[in-house]
Amino acid sequence: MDYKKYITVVEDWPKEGVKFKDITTLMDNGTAYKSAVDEIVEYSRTRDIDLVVGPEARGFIVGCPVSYALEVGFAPVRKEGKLPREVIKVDYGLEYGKNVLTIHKDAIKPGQRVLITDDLLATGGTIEATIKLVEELGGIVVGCAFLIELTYLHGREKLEAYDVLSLMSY
Ligand SMILES: O=P(O)(O)OC[C@H]1O[C@H](OP(=O)(O)OP(=O)(O)O)[C@H](O)[C@@H]1O
Ligand SMILES: Nc1ncnc2[nH]cnc12
Repeated sequence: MDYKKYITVVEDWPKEGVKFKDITTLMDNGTAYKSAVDEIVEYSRTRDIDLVVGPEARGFIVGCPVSYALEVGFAPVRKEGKLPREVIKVDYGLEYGKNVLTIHKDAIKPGQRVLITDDLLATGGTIEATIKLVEELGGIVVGCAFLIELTYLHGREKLEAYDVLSLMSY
């Protein structure tokens, strides 16, 4: 499917110079959203996944339906101050800012095979931070799946050691 026709590119948002890729117009379309999720599910089926992990907030939009289809759990990675129990944390940089990500200490059992999902790979800061959290808890990252990859920001260079799927490139 040509998913790009469902993405709205918003110029200069949230900051001047950023071409924001708005996925809400893909999610609005049931056929396109399902097809995109199904592609990630198919990719995942061959990888013997125990758990899906996704960063707040748009990583949930991709990861939760994938975990439901695979009948495995979903563990949220959230911005600081949102998870109620003991967490580990990591600082990271974004195309348009800085932040801290956290995960519950007991979210992953050592040796679990983890698929990480997000809507978009830009600089790779978010995915790199998420991988660090998963690996610190003993998880094995067996794949990273995105709807969109911004190749001009070179995030994939941070993922050379990992298997990566993206459905669209800009
Ligand atoms: O590769 P990077 O440069 O890290 O950028 C990609 C990340 O940026 C966006 O999240 P954002 O932090 O804006 O949060 P949101 O999902 O809560 O909107 C996007 O959903 C990815 O998680
Ligand atoms: N250009 C962009 N569009 C949408 N989400 C993003 N996250 C980081 N960069 C982004």
